[in-house]
Amino acid sequence: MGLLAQFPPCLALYGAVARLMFSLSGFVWGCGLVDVLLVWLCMGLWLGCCSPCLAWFGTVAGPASSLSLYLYLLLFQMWKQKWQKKGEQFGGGGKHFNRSEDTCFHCGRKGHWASQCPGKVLPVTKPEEAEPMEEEIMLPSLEDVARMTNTPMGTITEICEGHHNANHEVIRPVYEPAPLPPTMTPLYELEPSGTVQDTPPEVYAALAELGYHRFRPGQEEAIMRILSGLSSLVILSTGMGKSLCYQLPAFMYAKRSPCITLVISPLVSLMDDQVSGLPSKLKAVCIHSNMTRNQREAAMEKVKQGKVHVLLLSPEALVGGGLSGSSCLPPADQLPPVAFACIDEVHCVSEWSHNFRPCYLRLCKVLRERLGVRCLLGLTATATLGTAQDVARHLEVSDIDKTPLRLAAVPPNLHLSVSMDQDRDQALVTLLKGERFGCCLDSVIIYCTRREETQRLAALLRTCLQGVMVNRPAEENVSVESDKKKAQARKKIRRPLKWMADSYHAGLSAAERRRVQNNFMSGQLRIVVATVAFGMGLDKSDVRGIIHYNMPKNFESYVQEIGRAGRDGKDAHCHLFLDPNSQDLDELRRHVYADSVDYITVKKLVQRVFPTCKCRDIQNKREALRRGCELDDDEMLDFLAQCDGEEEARPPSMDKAVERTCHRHERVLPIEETVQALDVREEGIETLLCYLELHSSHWLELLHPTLSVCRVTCYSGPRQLRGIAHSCPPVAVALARERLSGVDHTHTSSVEFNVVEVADFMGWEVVLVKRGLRNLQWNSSSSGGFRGTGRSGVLVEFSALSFHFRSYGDLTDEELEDVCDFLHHKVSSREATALRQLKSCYRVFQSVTYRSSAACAEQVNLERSAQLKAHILEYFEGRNPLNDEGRENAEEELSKEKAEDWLAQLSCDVRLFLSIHQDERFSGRNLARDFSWDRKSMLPSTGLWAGSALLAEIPPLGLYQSHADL
Ligand SMILES: Nc1ncnc2c1ncn2[C@@H]1O[C@H](COP(=O)(O)OP(=O)(O)OP(=O)(O)O)[C@@H](O)[C@H]1O
Repeated sequence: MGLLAQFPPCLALYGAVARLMFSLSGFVWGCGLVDVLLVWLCMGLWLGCCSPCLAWFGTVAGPASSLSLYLYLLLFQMWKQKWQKKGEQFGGGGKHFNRSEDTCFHCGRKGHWASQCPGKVLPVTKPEEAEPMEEEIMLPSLEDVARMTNTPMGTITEICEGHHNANHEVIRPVYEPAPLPPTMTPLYELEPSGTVQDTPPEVYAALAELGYHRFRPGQEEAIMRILSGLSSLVILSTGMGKSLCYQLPAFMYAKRSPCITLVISPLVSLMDDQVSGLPSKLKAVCIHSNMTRNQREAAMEKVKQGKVHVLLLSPEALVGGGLSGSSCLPPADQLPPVAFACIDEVHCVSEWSHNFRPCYLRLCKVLRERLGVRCLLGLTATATLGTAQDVARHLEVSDIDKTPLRLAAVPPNLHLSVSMDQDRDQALVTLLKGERFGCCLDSVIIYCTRREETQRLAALLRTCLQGVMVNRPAEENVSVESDKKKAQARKKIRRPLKWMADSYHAGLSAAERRRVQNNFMSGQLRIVVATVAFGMGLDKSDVRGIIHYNMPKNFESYVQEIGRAGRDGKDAHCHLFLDPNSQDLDELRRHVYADSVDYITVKKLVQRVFPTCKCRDIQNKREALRRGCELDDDEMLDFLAQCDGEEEARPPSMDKAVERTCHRHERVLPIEETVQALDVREEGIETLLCYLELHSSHWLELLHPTLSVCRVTCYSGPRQLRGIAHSCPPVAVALARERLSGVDHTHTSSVEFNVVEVADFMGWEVVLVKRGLRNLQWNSSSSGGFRGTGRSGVLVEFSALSFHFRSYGDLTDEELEDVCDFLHHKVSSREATALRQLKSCYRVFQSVTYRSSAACAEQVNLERSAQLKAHILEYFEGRNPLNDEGRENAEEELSKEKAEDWLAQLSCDVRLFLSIHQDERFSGRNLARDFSWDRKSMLPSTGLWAGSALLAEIPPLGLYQSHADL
């Protein structure tokens, strides 16, 4: 010690180095903190003996050093755990670490971490591994289930299999419709003769309040009918002012007493613009699927408080359908009285309509039955006389002759032309550079059938029209009286290239579509090359040209599309390119076939919609039991046989008012699964279901689409599941049904079931059952949840969006056949109508076509334009435009003969096609479709090019289901 005291500086240095070495060794090898502290203590004491300065160093720097050592060690511990966890995840390591004391944040149990918590999906535990239970909770017995579901029965076996109890009484769910709001009385009474009164002065005053001086043709009659409570159909050309027909009555009704007017419009993307475009005196809100839940609720709150006059809705938002799910409206009794409902684009209501949206079919029914609306107003610009009559039937307009119908569908300021160019691209560019379209190049819409075509053409026009000077008025209000003045007033403007032409179709993102639309509306974009997705409801008054690059599928579409030009009443030009090789016609025809459904698919759907129930058996048994008191055993057997015999001898037709024993069951069809299984689009299936509902026998009642599969998962394991089964009857019934079908849930912690089926078995409302199930997540008292969190430790998830309906389960085979025939007849007649419209359209255009567009690029031939308009009018009036039925029939016969000639050849080619694609499965319909699409590459036989155009028309092909059928 004395020797060391003679060299204090060296010792201090030695002390510091030694501490550092110890710290490092502690960090690296994890040696005990105590060792390090001990050494430091000894050194500090010893240095303290040497000098006071070193004593200070020992007392201050020493603790600081040991604190940092602590931190090192903590970091090291975390690092060690991280690597241990990684090691486990990758299949190694971890075995040296003891997990038994770790506690899970998720379920609170020991032995694992939250990320590995088995509580999320607990595996089925083997009986011997089942956790020990202090107090065993058993699954509810069948009797318990019967008691819980309030069913007076000795056994629940039958209720789980059918719809009846042990007393053989059919359990019939009682569906109470929501009470309807009071019906609004009309503003004006009808004359004793049943006609409307003369227009009173306050109507003109209201017109002035909305900013108009006088009525346009058709408006006054329509408005007075609505104010007198008469349903009406208004057919006026585009831009003629149909909207005023609902705006003014809505305003006047709301002035009299608090009420709302419902306006159903198909154009979800334009609804906000429509609301902002209404006269300022009219307070309106819209509700559609593009709004957030909060926005919808805020809008609905305004409606409930009576702060708005007009509520704009999409048909899906009202009826509930497709992926939009359920209706956005609250029950009728929570709404203010509905003055009347206006349906825009009402031609969609007709099943013969060109623009088919299944929700439209059910609109009138829902408005009447769910909202108690008595007065309906339908608005459209395009409807043939046949469609108008069909729509009038839906709207219950008895005096269609007194409603404002203006079938002169094409406005006089539109100049029409058609050409049949071999090189359409070149012709299009020439046309746009020509005098006729060149001077109106500011706002042109070009319609194509295919999305890819829109992009290709937009790119082509950007290239070919590069540098083309566009005449554009410098000021909006420039006087254009004389050519000279016009020339002076116009200014040559070279716009940036990107604004020349752009494409628009439904495949673009919503933001892209909005951008194109806004650029076009603001006049910055000159040409939009679009599919039919563009333009509906577009209120741009100065569109000067419409070009159809492909033929539209019928006159209704054509008139709608050209109606977007010249809304300001000034001259506008429309040109259509007709394909000389009629490939457009083939393509459109294929679309018609693709939308159609073959008989076998209809049958498959019918089987899914009307699965057999046991109501009839039970009815028979009950009858047998009733009479059984008086019969001995043999007589009883005879009686049952007789019942069966009677069953078989039942009258086949649905029309002969069959006494039903089944009171309809609530059922679901999962949308995605059904679409896949039947290979029919969602709209197609929904349309067929609508047909069944609208049939006079009311085979079906459509309800809001719903999520039909419920999964209940208990984080605390099987015991918790058994616990909630005791307090939640739907879970008890689901477990009981599974048990009866042989699935044991004693040791599982989750169960998945069809919630609609369970609700139907119990005779409970689906909404109530779902609400009860959802509450399980929060009901911690009954299911022993996590303390303090408010959660019960039960996860309830709903999935599988499904069509939801009530249908019979006791249809006989003959009745099912009738249903199939009815549906197939509907589908086939729609197909035939679409094909007829297509052909008629093609022939009319053909009759007025030029050989080349060069003939009409500079000036339009007014005579031909008038001729085409006259044919269109004939078509809308329900007459044959070219009066060539004889020729049409002869052509049809010829094509049938040709088809028969080709049948053998086609059959051969189909075999070849199927042998190439052996690993794929085709239905008759998609085979016909794919066959036509891929005909060039797939079919080697020469001459099939022409033949394959007929392919889809050959009836037997629609019935081929497999290779064997061929
Ligand atoms: N009586 C009137 N007097 C003056 N302008 C009117 C009158 N009625 C309507 N308008 C105007 O006519 C224009 C077109 O009206 P509206 O949008 O109602 O036409 P529409 O027939 O519904 O067209 P579309 O079928 O294309 O939707 C609007 O700018 C509107 O303000």
